[in-house]
Amino acid sequence: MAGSRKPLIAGNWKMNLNHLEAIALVQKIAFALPAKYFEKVDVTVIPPFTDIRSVQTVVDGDKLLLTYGAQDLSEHDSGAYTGEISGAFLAKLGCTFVVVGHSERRTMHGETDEVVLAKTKAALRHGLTPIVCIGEHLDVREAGNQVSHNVEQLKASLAGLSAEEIGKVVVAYEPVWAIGTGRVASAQDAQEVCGAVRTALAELADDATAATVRVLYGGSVNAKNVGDLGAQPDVDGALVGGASLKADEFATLSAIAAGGPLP
Ligand SMILES: O=C(CO)COP(=O)(O)O
Repeated sequence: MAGSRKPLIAGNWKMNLNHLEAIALVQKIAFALPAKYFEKVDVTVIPPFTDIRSVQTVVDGDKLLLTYGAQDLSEHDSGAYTGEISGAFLAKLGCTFVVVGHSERRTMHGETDEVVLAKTKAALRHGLTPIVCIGEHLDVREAGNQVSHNVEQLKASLAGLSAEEIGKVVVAYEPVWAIGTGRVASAQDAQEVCGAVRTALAELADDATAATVRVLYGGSVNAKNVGDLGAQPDVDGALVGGASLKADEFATLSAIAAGGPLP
């Protein structure tokens, strides 16, 4: 991770934990991570929509330093879109982040780069920080095309945004073959794509903007591998799935991202 960018550890809970379980997990993570860690790392939890109000109540009531966000949002702001959630609602609930274009939504819900771009714009309209996800499937990696694939996905997902808007985005590189498989990318593999992402951000915006954008790695991140991954010059933290559901492990990997000591 390079100097000026504060690492970000984001726990994507996916469709796990009800609102009561969410309160318990947030309290445990906060207890394990005293304030000193938050000077060196931003920690956020990304629970299901139905948990967010409860998480807000705990974070506000206990004045916790961790933030929270949502796993998706609508590209629209309001109206006849049954089942959709507006960025306006998420902003009102105090969300900081919203994940956009996760591979599970791209694959299972058919989200194209155009949809991801529209959702990214919706997030920015409401003052939310989009965590824009990209990543290749195994066949692309086996063909050796991971860099061009991810750069194209990034450019299409951020097309037409101003440099100022790009400066407000977080990018998450999540190789699909590493998600939930226990098969983590090597630190060199993560750096290869995250470095190419930063070069592409400089082309879309400018060098100064690209130098400030946080680029995360995601896919089977845990307390054992987060140190190596985060030591890469263009990896600024992690989007964590399974390991974010265990308070001790999530707190430990957040503390490692902060440069220690272990909690
Ligand atoms: O998809 C992920 C986070 O968004 C990664 O999930 P795992 O950490 O469970 O592999």
